[in-house]
Order: sequence, then structure tokens, then C-alpha cells
Amino acid sequence: MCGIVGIVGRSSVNQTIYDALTVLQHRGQDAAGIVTIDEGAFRLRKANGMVKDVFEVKHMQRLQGNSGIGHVRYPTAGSSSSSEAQPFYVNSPFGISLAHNGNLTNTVDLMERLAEQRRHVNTTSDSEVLLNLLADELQHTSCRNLTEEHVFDAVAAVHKMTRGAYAVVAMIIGQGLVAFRDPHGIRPLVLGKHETEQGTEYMVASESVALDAVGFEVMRDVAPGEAVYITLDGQLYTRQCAQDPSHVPCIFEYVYFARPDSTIDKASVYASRVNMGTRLGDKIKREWYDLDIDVVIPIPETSCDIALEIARCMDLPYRQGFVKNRYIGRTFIMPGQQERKKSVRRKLNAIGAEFKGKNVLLVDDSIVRGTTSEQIIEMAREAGAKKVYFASAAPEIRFPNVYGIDMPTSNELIAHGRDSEEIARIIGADGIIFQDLADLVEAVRQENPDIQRFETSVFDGEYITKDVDQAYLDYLTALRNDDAKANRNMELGTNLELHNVCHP
Ligand SMILES: O=P(O)(O)OC[C@H]1O[C@H](OP(=O)(O)OP(=O)(O)O)[C@H](O)[C@@H]1O
Ligand SMILES: NC(=O)CC[C@H](N)C(=O)O
Ligand SMILES: [Mg+2]
Repeated sequence: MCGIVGIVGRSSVNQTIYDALTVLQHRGQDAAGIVTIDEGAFRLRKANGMVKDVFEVKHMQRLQGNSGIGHVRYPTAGSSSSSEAQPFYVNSPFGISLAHNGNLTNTVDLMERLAEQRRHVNTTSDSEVLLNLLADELQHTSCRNLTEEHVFDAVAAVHKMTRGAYAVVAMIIGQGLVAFRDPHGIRPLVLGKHETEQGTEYMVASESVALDAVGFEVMRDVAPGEAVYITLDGQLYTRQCAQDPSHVPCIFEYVYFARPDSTIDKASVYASRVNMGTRLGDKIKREWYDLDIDVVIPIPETSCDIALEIARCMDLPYRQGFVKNRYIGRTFIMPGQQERKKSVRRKLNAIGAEFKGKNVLLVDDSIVRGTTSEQIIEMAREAGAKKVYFASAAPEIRFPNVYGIDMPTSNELIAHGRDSEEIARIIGADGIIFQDLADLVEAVRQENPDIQRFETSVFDGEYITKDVDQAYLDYLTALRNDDAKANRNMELGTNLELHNVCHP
């Protein structure tokens, strides 16, 4: 998952965008970038690394201007090379810079289409394709200045061509900032404002927490298919640009990706996780009524709220049996399995007294590759646990994700083609229990019953964009399994870092 932010302000926005990106860091740890508009030119800094490492004082000083966009990246397409860090830039028309959260499912077709238009895409990134599509549509207008109608027509045309998931923010030199969400609203996008003496400032971001952190007030979520256009002098326009929008947000945002203090599509992530705990706690009581569990222990960090609620439901003590190293990021979104594996032990350490001689129930939000659960169970046993049971607040993840979460290969998923007993045996648990999908859906719907359907393909294999067939999944497996990614990253390590040349 990536994080995006965009601001049209009344004074310098560099620090505000930086601060917002630090609060969205949990959505992408591979690369970060900011572009601002200053005196009719883009100022850009992007590179691999965490926000605090990418932007030094000298970069921040160059990022002048009252409007800009930012991105934190977790790659789901192309490579991890710094030349694929975002925002991307294209010089015509006007000069456009774009940042994207999500993943396109018809990138190959779109590339061909762009080639026919004699547009060059310099990387293997789907986001650069998206930028060129938008640019190509804006190119059709012959006016010197864009109106909101030109912008909205261009977004409508992009919607027609593009399949997959996308929340997008783009800056157009001399014109304004445009943000839009795919017609299913798979990825989140929220709009907010801040009143100043000079006038209203507007901001869009992946999560509401980014607005909270920098003192902006949340106005509303951007609707599926809707576009927001804010001119550089601060006029806000909005329009529905999709022909047949429907609201099908990604449920994994609530399970794992988003911060608990965010509200996405009017459903609090924290409250949804507590509800997941209540429902899973009830299931454990029903199905494991004869088990002798002494204590409930979360696997930090995302599962803590869920585990606390399970303990409450089951009337059992809740103990923080694992201490998290606060200087290590999320392991699941790291690029390779070797690194992910090594990081679990560097990140989490057991407190012996909480395990010795006890039957423990470990709780996690989800089990994806099983990297975390396998090692954590081993650590619990080394710390002296008698029995180790495992509960997952999400159902078994059996199908690839094609909408912005890097789970492209079913063979890398521990639950693919396996039942609970086999999974328990592999990770070394004495018993394992998963949330039912209906309960997971209701846990979030409890917070916003207007959401009729969620994007749940990783659990049930149903892809809302209808263009995902076995041939596409096979293509993705070949392209993005861990080995293929590692090879590609080595090859592209020296790729032309076209957009970074002026700010090393
Ligand atoms: O089965 P796996 O492939 O290990 O993936 C699942 C684990 O990865 C995530 O944790 P992560 O360390 O990324 O982040 P967190 O600290 O927010 O829990 C998630 O919360 C699970 O613990
Ligand atoms: N996780 C994401 O949103 C990734 C965005 C884009 N597909 C990239 O790989 O850069
Ligand atoms: Mg975790």
C-alpha cells in the first residue's frame, strides 16, 4: 500500500507535507517523495528510504511553494528502484506530477495504447502509465488554461480506460491540484480543509490521520469515481466522473493497513478492529469452550486492539508478552522474504515470565505468508509456553491481491490450498482459529452499514473489476514472485534516475 497527500495552501507546504508523510509511513517504507510548485516550476525530491532519511534540510529548503503533493511507496508493480519512486513527472501538457496508491490490472494494454500515442513511459511502473494517460487526455484541450470541466473530462476518460485500484493526486503547473478515486473506491482518499486569514487551504490524503496530524479538518471521503480539483488560487470543484460507480472499499485497510486512529469511508478503523475482536472472541468461546487458556497475548503492533477485546470477551488476562523494537518498521511490507524473516526476531522479543508454564492464546490481525506466526510461536515455546494456540482476526488468505497489496502469488500464501490443521502444523501451533469472512465484513459494517460490499478477493477469490482471470494471475506470478522481484531489482539498480538528477 502506498500513502498519498496533496495540499493547496496559502503559505509554504513543504513541512506540512513532510509531517503528513511521516504519519502515513506505515503505508510504505521503500521510498518517499515530495514535489512542490514554486514560481511556475516543480521542485522535486524523491529517493528510496523512510521519510526521515529521504528529506534532509537542503532538500526541504528547495521544496518551496504553497502547493505540493507527496508519496510513500510500497511497490506492487515495476521494481523497487529509486527511479520508480513517486511522484512521477511529465513535461507536457503544462507539466504534471502525479502520485498513486493502488495497482492497475490492465497496465500492459495501457502501455500499448500509450505507445500508439507516441508517449514514452520510462519505467515499469503502473503509476507512470496512469500519469501519461491523464496527460494524454489533458493534451486534447487546446486552451491555454484548464477549466474544471477540462480536468473532469480528462479524469472521466481515464476511468473509462483504466482497470484496477487507484487513489491519485496530481499537480498541474499553473493550474491546480486534481485528486480522484477509482470507480469502486477500492483505495481510500479523504478531503479536508484549514481556514487561515489568507483563505481556505485544502488537503487530500490516504487517511484521515494525516489531516488530524497537521491541523486540517476532515470534510469527507472522496466518493468512488469522484474527482476533486483545486485551483492554485484555492477554488474547490468536485464532480462524479465515473459512469457507474459503486462503493467496494478494500477490507484489508481495516484489518491491517490503516492506522487505528483513521476513519475510512465513515468507519473507524479502531472500532472495526475492536468489533473483529468481539466476533472472534465469541467464536473462540463457541468452538474452543473446553480449552484451558491462561492468557491472551497480542503480536504487536496491529493486533493489540483486537487481542485486548478477545481477552475481555473471554474473561482472560491480557498481557503484552512481546516487546516491539520501536525502530523497526512493518515486516509484511518489506520487499523480500529473507529480509522479512530476519526482521521478525529483530522486531519482537518475548518476556519469559508471561509464557513460562502457561497455555497462551496468541492473536494476530492476519496470517499472510506465515513469516511472523511461525517465528513467534517458536519464541513462545523457547520462552517456556506449555501450549500455544493462535487466533487470526482475518480469515484464511488464499488468493492473490491485485489492487495494491503485494501478495501477487498464491503459492507464497500459507493458507493457499491448505486447511487449518495443515496451517497449524506448519507454523507449529497446538490449535488455530480464523475469523469467518461474514463476521469480518460485519465487524466493519457495524461502523458504517451503508457499505454494501467490500473488496475481499484475498479471502474469496472474487475480483470486483471482473478483468482478473487465471491467465492474468499466472502472468502476475511469473512477474512478481519473490525471486523474480529480487532479480529485477538487481538489474534495475542502475536504471536512469531521470527525475532525481538535479537534487542528489
Ligand atoms: O504472515 P505474515 O506474512 O508474517 O504477515 C502477517 C503479519 O504481518 C503484519 O505485521 P507487520 O510486522 O507488517 O506490522 P505491524 O507491526 O503493524 O503488526 C501483520 O500484522 C501480521 O503480523
Ligand atoms: N502500494 C501501492 O499503492 C503501489 C503503487 C504503485 N503500483 C507502485 O508500485 O508504485
Ligand atoms: Mg503484525
